[in-house]
Amino acid sequence: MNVQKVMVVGAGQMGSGIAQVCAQAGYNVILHDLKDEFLQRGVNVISKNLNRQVEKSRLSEDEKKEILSRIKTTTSLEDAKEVDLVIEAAVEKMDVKISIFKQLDEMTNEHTILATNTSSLPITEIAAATKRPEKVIGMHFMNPVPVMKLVEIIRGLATNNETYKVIEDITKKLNKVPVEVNDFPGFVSNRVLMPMINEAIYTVYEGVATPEAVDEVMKLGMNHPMGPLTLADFIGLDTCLYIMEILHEGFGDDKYRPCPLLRKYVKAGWLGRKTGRGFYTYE
Ligand SMILES: CC(=O)CC(=O)SCCNC(=O)CCNC(=O)[C@H](O)C(C)(C)COP(=O)(O)OP(=O)(O)OC[C@H]1O[C@@H](n2cnc3c(N)ncnc32)[C@H](O)[C@@H]1OP(=O)(O)O
Ligand SMILES: NC(=O)C1=CN([C@@H]2O[C@H](COP(=O)(O)OP(=O)(O)OC[C@H]3O[C@@H](n4cnc5c(N)ncnc54)[C@H](OP(=O)(O)O)[C@@H]3O)[C@@H](O)[C@H]2O)C=CC1
Repeated sequence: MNVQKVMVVGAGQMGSGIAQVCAQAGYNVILHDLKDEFLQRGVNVISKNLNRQVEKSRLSEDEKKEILSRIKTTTSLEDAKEVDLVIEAAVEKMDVKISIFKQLDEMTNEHTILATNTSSLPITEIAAATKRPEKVIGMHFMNPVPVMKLVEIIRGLATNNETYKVIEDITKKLNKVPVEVNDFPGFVSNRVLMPMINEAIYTVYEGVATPEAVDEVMKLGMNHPMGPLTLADFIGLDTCLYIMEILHEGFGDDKYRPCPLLRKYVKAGWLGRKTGRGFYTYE
């Protein structure tokens, strides 16, 4: 199958990054979100990233304009009828994803592949909400999308080889490296990463150290590019909490219980960088 047009659902930090790399690779992109203001915010982030590349002389002004012209925005999911591939990057909640996939299944052409950028939710369950589970797949990008090389690819129980191959090829065209993993809660990336972040939050909660000290230990001691609490703020504390809840429920093992401090911050609306406050404050 020759994919030419892609819809990205959700214009948050992941959706805008995915739209950017798809447009840079030459695909025509429709970026969807619930409100125009979210779309505008997403396009602004993309413009800023491309401007940085122009400043570094990696892109010309004309190339930047051409990339931006390949991205259209919409608040109507029905525009998915025009595309060959949808990559969903809305919030990490099963009920939201099921509702989006049901609608997409009704609206899109028979050949259209429906991919999800979920961090941890079962692909098989999302696929079962559609009448085309063989064309549903996990395509898990890492944050920040324009920089990170990995895409975890996850087949649901019914995903067919053709769908896998198309997604693997597109990942390479986006200049990223595909790694196939099986459909278990958190896949590989978040099954390993998120308990470390949760444990770092416990060390703050239990008064073992300040967030700054925890981050310094992991940066200088383990050569991590960001400390775990800076990374949690970067990912979004709501997303971190949803992922821990999915691991906890999915494995039924208390070693995945989310730290009460993480719950408290999310309840307070301290979601990290995107709301200006998390373990740290941001302008
Ligand atoms: C939750 C999930 O489901 C899965 C996940 O995504 S988990 C999160 C995975 N991501 C990580 O672990 C990121 C860890 N952090 C890092 O790798 C680095 O800190 C970083 C790449 C984000 C920044 O790197 P740095 O060296 O500290 O900063 P800096 O020198 O400013 O940036 C390096 C490059 O990244 C680019 N960059 C940094 N942040 C960016 C962003 N938010 N968007 C786009 N580009 C960005 C910069 O422009 C720069 O590009 P060039 O080298 O081409 O000039
Ligand atoms: N943050 C990260 O580091 C990573 C996240 N992911 C996954 O990517 C997905 C998105 O995460 P992220 O970009 O960080 O989240 P954000 O909160 O930044 O963005 C989510 C966007 O989706 C919108 N949205 C919510 N519901 C719908 C809907 N029904 N239809 C269309 N758009 C909707 C949100 O609007 P509103 O603001 O109104 O809710 C928001 O603009 C999640 O599944 C997450 O687990 C994957 C890899 C890394």
